[in-house]
Amino acid sequence: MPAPALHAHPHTTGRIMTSTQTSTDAPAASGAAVAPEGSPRPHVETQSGTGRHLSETPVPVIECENVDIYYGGFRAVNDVSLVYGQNEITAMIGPSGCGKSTVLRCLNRMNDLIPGARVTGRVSYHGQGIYDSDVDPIEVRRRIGMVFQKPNPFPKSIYDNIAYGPRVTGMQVESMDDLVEQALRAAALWDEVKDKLKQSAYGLSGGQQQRLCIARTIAVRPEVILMDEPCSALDPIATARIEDLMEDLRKDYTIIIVTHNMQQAARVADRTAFFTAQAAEGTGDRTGQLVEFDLTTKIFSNPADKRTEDYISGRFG
Ligand SMILES: Nc1ncnc2c1ncn2[C@@H]1O[C@H](COP(=O)(O)OP(=O)(O)OP(=O)(O)O)[C@@H](O)[C@H]1O
Repeated sequence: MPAPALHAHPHTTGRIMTSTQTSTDAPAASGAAVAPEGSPRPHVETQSGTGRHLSETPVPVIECENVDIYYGGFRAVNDVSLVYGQNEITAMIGPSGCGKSTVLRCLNRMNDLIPGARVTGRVSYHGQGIYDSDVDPIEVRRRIGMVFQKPNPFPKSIYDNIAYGPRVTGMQVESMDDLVEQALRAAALWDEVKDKLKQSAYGLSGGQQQRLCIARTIAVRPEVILMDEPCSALDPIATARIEDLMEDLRKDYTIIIVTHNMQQAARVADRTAFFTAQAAEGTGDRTGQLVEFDLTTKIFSNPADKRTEDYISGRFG
C-alpha cells in the first residue's frame, strides 16, 4: 500500500486522503480559513485565562457545525457548533454525561470504533469534512492524536512505545533514535528515561507513563492533540507537570482537553466550552448540548449564560 500522500510534519496541513490517493491528487492545504504560513495573526485584542493575547475569534483547525452524535437510537449530543483554534488550548467542561468525551472522540473519528455510534452534521479539519467518503480515518487519527484518561503504554520498552507508531504507519524516518529522543524531549521525559530506553514502560510512574503516552502521540507528528481527562489518574505533582507540558506543546500543537477540573481549565485553557445535559421532552433522555463557548477569562468571570454561572460557582453539577 502506498504511503500516505501527505508527508509527516508537525505543521502539515491539508487534505486527509485515502491511502490510495497520491500526492498529485492532493491540492495544497484547502485551508480557506487558515492564514498562510508567515502571515500575521488576525487582529489581537483580547486576553485569555492563561494571560495570552488572542484574537477575538479563533483561527479554525477543527470546526463542528450542527453536530449531533448518536449511540444507536439515543441522541447523546445535540447541535454542537464550535471552532477549535490553532495553537490554542480549548477546554470542554460540564457535568457528567453532558457529552464532552463523545464530542472529543468525534473530532478524530474515534467514535467509529464504537458499534452504533453515528455523527451527523459536519466536522471539518482545515475545511475538509473528516467524515467525507474519500477520507482515511487512520490518517485522521494520525493528524489528530489522542491521549486517554488512564495512561495506557504498550507492554513494550520505552523506546518501542515511541517507535511503534512511526513503524506501523510507515513513516519515512532518517533516524529512529533521533525521533525517539525528540518525542521524549518534547514530552519533557527524556532526562528521566534516557538511560533506560530498553526497559519496560510499565516500570515508569503514572505521571511518567502519561508523558510517555503524550510522546507516543507526538512521534507520528500530529497537528492536534486531543486529551480526555489526562490528569484524572495522576497526583497533583504529576498533574502540574502535564499542565506545564501542555503550555510548552501549545507552541507547536493545537490542544483540546476534556476536564472535570474547572481549576485546570482556568489554568491551562485559552478558550472554554461549557456543555450541559438537558432532558428531552417525552423520552426524558438527557442529551448534551453546548451552552457557551468563549475566552476562558470570560467564562470564569462573566459568563453570558446563567447555567454556566451556576456550574462554575458550584450551584449544580
Ligand atoms: N459507548 C457508549 N455507548 C452508549 N452510550 C454512551 C457511550 N458512551 C457514552 N454514552 C452516553 O452518552 C452520554 C454522554 O457521555 P459522555 O461520556 O460523552 O459524557 P461526559 O460529559 O464525557 O461524561 P463524564 O464527564 O462522566 O465522562 C451519556 O448519556 C453516556 O451514557
